[in-house]
Amino acid sequence: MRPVFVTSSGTEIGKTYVSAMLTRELKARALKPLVSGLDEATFAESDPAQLLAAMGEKVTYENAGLVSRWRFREPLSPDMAARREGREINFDELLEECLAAAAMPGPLLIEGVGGLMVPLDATHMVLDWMKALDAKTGLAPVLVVGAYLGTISHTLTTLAVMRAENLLPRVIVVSEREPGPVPVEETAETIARFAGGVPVRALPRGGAVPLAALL
Ligand SMILES: Nc1ncnc2c1ncn2[C@@H]1O[C@H](COP(=O)(O)OP(=O)(O)OP(=O)(O)O)[C@@H](O)[C@H]1O
Ligand SMILES: C[C@H](N)[C@H](N)CCCCCC(=O)O
Ligand SMILES: [Mg+2]
Repeated sequence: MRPVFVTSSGTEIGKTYVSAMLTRELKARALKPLVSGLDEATFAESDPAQLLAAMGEKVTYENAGLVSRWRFREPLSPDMAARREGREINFDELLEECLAAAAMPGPLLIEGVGGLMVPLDATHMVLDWMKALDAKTGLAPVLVVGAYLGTISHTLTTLAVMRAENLLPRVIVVSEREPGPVPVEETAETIARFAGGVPVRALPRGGAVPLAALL
């Protein structure tokens, strides 16, 4: 099975929520190689914590490295967060880490960082990371978007870039972070009308939706 790569139209949208749900459904290993905004005090709510829990691993700060090899304190774009610690993300090492994980048996899920075009270093973005992995192992991209006013254009813009870069998502998941005036089902239906055949699924707040058959 191709590694699943979960990306988004932005940050704090629902990638981890969907990644944890999918990790459980696929009984997959989950990686979130790059995480920023991580500190011990709020670790329980962090991405590595949620993915450790989804894998049935002990949720401890010491175990964060099982999921996230590059961990940064500042809640910033990873290139900026790294710079604040006098570090930088080595793109080749990031690829090696993902390819080594993809070579192991069983399904693998990788969560990106922020949205599709978040910078990782001086020249690479999440998009380049996905393209490089897709060229080596093939990817099953999953695009997670929000259910807020503005999400339709954000989604279709992100989809246009993924289509142009031959990274068409297997599914677009419209994740309802909190109840609001924007109807999640109708939003998903509207996005589907303009998605050129890409399946779209509404994910209500606190809900779950099966995705394995679409990957
Ligand atoms: N469908 C949903 N139901 C309930 N809570 C949700 C849903 N989607 C997102 N959330 C919540 O919204 C918040 C942001 O979601 P999440 O952490 O998954 O975003 P993210 O895209 O992974 O962010 P980052 O870019 O920092 O990795 C979290 O508290 C998450 O639990
Ligand atoms: C800290 C946050 N939750 C993410 N981990 C990083 C999001 C980077 C977003 C960069 C940007 O698109 O402006
Ligand atoms: Mg996340």
